Amino acid sequence: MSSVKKALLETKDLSIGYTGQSIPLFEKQNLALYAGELVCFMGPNGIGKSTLIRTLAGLQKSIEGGIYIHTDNAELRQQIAVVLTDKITTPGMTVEELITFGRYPYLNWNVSLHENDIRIIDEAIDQVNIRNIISKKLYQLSDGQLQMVMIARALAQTTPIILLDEPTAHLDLNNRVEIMRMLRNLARKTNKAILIATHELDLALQTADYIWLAGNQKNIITGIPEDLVLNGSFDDIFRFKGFDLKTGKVKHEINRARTIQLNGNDSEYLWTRNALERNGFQIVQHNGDTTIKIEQNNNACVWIIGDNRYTSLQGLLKYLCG
Ligand SMILES: Nc1ncnc2c1ncn2[C@@H]1O[C@H](COP(=O)(O)OP(=O)(O)OP(=O)(O)O)[C@@H](O)[C@H]1O
Repeated sequence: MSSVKKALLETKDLSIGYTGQSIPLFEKQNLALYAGELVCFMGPNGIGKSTLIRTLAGLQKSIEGGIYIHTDNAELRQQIAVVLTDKITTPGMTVEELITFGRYPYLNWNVSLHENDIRIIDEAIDQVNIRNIISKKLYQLSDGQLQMVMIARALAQTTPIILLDEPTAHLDLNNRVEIMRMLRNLARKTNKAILIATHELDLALQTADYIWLAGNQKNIITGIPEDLVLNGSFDDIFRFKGFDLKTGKVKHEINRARTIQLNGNDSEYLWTRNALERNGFQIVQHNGDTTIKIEQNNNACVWIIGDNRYTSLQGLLKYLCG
């Protein structure tokens, strides 16, 4: 049984851009963010992603059209938390203070924190795993740590909508994956609508419920990631050079005469194929000039060509490439 999705934010014929520029960045767009969904907003540099985020957050005026919020809170600042890429203006503040002030809309400055506020701040700190740095001053943090802190501050605002501009910039791979997974789970568990502007193609395709793809006609194409890959929308916009998004692989030139038939399974097969294609071999299903068999026993892997056995891909490549 399908349930009706609840749009928390909608735009009607929204055009955005900067005064003094005659042409808008996006024109007459009808978009929606739904409760419980993570949306990744993608597109080339300079196309207008940050500008749209700021406009949706109410930090910048639209050119025309409307933005409608369908939540129970009356005030915009209690409905939308936003994480931007701007420089911090209070470097002497501690992490804990910054996150605490994240709850400012709900707090009275001269009243001490309620138990509920303390619990929410604690949860936000744990969600992004930054308890070990809460006493540090902001200027003492690495870019990645600061990014995590800003996300914690947004979480502590407990708004139904969160907008983030490139939240994984500066983060290492583990933290990038962790942040995307965390935001995705958060959307699911707490029924928030979360929009992320990002250049992380791989991660977005694997975690987003929905993609907004900035098009070439001042428009935004929307859909689930797989549909946009298969219908060529990503190719149209990014014009990938040397990368085949449909297979998720870098395109290698075939520059070796002999073809290879590869018999094996699982990740060993995938990485062997990767090594061979990277070195210019063409892999064929049948009748290869050379057949390589991958054998796996007790976590060890052996590559077999005729009577020759290789215990590493490096050894195999040395034999094949000379
Ligand atoms: N304050 C401003 N005044 C005038 N034009 C601006 C201003 N800020 C950005 N722009 C212009 O608006 C366009 C969109 O910028 P924006 O930062 O929204 O792009 P973006 O898609 O987020 O890019 P990136 O992926 O590089 O972060 C750019 O051409 C930029 O030069």
